[in-house]
Amino acid sequence: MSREAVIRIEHLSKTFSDAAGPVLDDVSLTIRRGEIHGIIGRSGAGKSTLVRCINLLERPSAGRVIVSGREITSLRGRALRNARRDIGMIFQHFNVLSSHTVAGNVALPFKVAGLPRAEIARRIPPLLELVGLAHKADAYPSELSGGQKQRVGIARALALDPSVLLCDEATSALDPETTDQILALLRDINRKLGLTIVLITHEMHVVRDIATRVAVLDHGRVVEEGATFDVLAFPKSAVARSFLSGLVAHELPPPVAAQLLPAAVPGSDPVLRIVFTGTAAHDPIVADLVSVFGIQPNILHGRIDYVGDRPLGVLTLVAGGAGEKLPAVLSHLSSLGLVVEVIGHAVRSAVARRHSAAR
Ligand SMILES: Nc1ncnc2c1ncn2[C@@H]1O[C@H](COP(=O)(O)OP(=O)(O)OP(=O)(O)O)[C@@H](O)[C@H]1O
Repeated sequence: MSREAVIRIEHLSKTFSDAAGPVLDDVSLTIRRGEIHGIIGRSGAGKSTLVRCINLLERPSAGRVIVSGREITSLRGRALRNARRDIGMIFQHFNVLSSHTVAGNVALPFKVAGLPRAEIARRIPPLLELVGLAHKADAYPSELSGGQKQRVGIARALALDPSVLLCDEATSALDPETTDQILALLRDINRKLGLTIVLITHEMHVVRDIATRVAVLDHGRVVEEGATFDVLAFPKSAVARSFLSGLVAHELPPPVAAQLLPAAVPGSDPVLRIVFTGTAAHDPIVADLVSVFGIQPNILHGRIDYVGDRPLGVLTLVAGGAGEKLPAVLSHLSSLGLVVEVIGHAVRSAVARRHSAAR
């Protein structure tokens, strides 16, 4: 049974008065309870605008946003402010107040909500504990590292116990090690509190490392959406494939791609792209090609990575000497659970030809 929707975005569009066309164009997306949902896209794709439309920091031009069953696009004034308490948000540049201590920053949402002073004092320590800042309660932001400032941002965003945490490029200003620590914290909070997290980023590895689902935004439209592993392993759109190329070897480097022929010619061999998932990533498939089929594989490009704890690899190779054995080779690879495709043909090198002739 699928989980309950926490956020439903329905036919959302946004046009700024000074922009040529829509920045968001008929976006529909459902985010379910407990998910970490990534939204990726190039700079200018509309990611920030989309996430700001979820809590109405930006008012959409058309469409509806429903959060925890409440249509927030129909709310204004106090009703909207109350609804926003259910949606925490953290930002790329942390937005912490330099004039307030760590505890003072975390106290702000409680003060706005009108909680008594004693109650605020009681609520702050567990939040600082949660984000690993118990020892910094009295420090000022100028005494904190970027990662620590973001921890303050997270504690403040979680103060009023929201159902959803929106993260707008939350790790983009951090170095790789601190990014990993903040991602680990977000994953931990997601698991401990069951908090639904929406994270927008242009950093693909962020999505690979913690998102359970991902949507790809391009020119204000969702061009692809699905489980992170499936989108990374089998991207359907050209934009997703090219956007993912730094992470998964779907696309050949241009000099290699330039050598591919669209059809077989005398002396050419088929070029196979093989996608490994799950246990097949551990099978000795290249050795099989040699020993079972007498193929001379020439690896053109490849990479094996992990999405969460599942291996994902893409390998492109020339199946040297495949000839009439090609259908048997393809069916053998498919039987191992690999997804294999002939993506072109390559002319054998003189050395390979000599080697093949000698067999
Ligand atoms: N307040 C605004 N007024 C006018 N145009 C805006 C406004 N905010 C965003 N835009 C435009 O909307 C488009 C999408 O911007 P947005 O910040 O949502 O994209 P993004 O995918 O988050 O990009 P980045 O990763 O660079 O932040 C851009 O062309 C931007 O110039």
